Amino acid sequence: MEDCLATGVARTRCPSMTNGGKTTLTNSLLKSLPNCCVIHQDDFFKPQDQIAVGEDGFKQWDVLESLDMEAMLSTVQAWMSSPRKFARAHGVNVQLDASDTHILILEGFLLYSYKPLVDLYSRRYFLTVPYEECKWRRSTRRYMVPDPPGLFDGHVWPMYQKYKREMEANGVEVVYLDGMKSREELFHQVLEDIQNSLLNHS
Ligand SMILES: Nc1ncnc2c1ncn2[C@@H]1O[C@H](COP(=O)(O)OP(=O)(O)O)[C@@H](O)[C@H]1O
Ligand SMILES: O=C(O)c1ccc[n+]([C@@H]2O[C@H](COP(=O)([O-])O)[C@@H](O)[C@H]2O)c1
Repeated sequence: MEDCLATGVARTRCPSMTNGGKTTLTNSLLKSLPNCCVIHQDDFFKPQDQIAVGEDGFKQWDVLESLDMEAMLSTVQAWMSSPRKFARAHGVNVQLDASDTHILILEGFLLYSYKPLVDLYSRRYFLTVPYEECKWRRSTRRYMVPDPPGLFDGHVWPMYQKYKREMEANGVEVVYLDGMKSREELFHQVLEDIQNSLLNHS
């Protein structure tokens, strides 16, 4: 990662628990950072018929095996091999000024449990909100596959806790962000942090 930053290329991640506010934050950052691309982990869910059903009767969406992480890694590698080409192919307006900074944001709810990606990043963020807030926000969402009754308490929340415990046990260092802060406050906090990180490595 350090070598990439030294050439003005940065990667960062905006993960969190479900409904922590990562998509909202990512969308704001995308508008403000130069040559910035995003890869959403949600785009790598396997088809429904490949999702295992647990002993609890729920489809196990919130486990790493429900995601095609190899495909996600290949997409990240495509960006790494040519950020400029990747940006153009994804409709990002590449600025042809003196700065050769390119930024990739990975956005997802289970990013720190997949080893091949863990060490690739210059900044790792983790948005958290309390249980009640998370459950309430989730109840207002419509996913491609709607949540069956009881999924949040029976599967989503326990898996979130399990993966977070594992991440901490594995010593993955993250910057925790309080998802209860306003959208604006979070945006400014992270924007400043990324800009400082770019300056420190330029
Ligand atoms: N800082 C915030 N404060 C209050 N509500 C928020 C905040 N950020 C996002 N939300 C709301 O929470 C819900 C989930 O946000 P979203 O960004 O989609 O979360 P995620 O991508 O982490 O699942 C949306 O209704 C969104 O408008
Ligand atoms: O996007 C999908 O196809 C999809 C299908 C089934 C479930 N999901 C849910 O998407 C959640 C992660 O997305 P997010 O935006 O809430 O972080 C995760 O908790 C899953 O339960 C998502």
